[in-house]
Amino acid sequence: MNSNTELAPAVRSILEAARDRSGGDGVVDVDARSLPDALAAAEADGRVPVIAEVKPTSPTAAGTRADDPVELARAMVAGGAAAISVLTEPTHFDGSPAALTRVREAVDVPVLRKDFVLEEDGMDVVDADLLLLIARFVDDLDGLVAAARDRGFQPLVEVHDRAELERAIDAGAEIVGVNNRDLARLEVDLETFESVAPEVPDDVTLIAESGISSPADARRMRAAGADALLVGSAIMDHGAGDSDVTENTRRLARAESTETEQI
Ligand SMILES: O=C(O)c1ccccc1NCC(=O)[C@H](O)[C@H](O)COP(=O)(O)O
Repeated sequence: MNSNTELAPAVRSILEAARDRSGGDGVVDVDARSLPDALAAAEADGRVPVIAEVKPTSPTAAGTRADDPVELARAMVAGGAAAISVLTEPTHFDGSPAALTRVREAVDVPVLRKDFVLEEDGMDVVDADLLLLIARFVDDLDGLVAAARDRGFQPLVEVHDRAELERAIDAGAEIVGVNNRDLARLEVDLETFESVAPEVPDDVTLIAESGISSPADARRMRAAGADALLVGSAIMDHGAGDSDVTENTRRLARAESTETEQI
């Protein structure tokens, strides 16, 4: 793992909290819903494959949305989300494993557990279809990818640059997310995805993460090779409080539709 001193204070605090949290009691065994199948179904239906994120708040959010996670997830699926991501990190994102369990029972699309899993026992907290592993934060990426698969999870390996992508591919990652958010300064730059995507092998499912806020951004990421878009803030619209999550999802899922206003 890279030195913590290169990270934003909020991210250092997130990692300290993650180290303090205990793992699960047993070893989970998941019968996962396929993400590639869900993305293909969205494509076949003319939708941009969007993984919509239930993200109550974050260190960079404009506010907090305390809506019921199940209602949010249902609203996202109604707006055309191909899959759902649920933040389970409690201290900086107001998430919980219990919220993920409720969401997964309520929707029939794949559900990603979005958290800061640093060790194998951190996987055994809750069932999910996909599990996020952030390349920057783990030393034994190969071991964690294998451990996630052993439990039935589809590991989504997050990278931020070409060196991390190489580690992800060497570890056998089949689903890779390129995070446009720089965890050193918490700034978002969509060029990050554009610079890493050409190096990603064709047989890898490639996800553009963070900072996608408009249909134009969605088209830009798709033109650069994204098979799917992971979107939290633009859908949750934290500052607005009661903004329409279904409509926010729909405008991104319809970004490539000919009927969509080209904004
Ligand atoms: O979102 C944050 O403020 C954040 C801060 C520190 C570490 C991670 C953070 N976000 C995690 C994510 O990866 C995003 O929730 C996800 O990619 C969606 O991003 P966005 O659409 O920009 O909300």
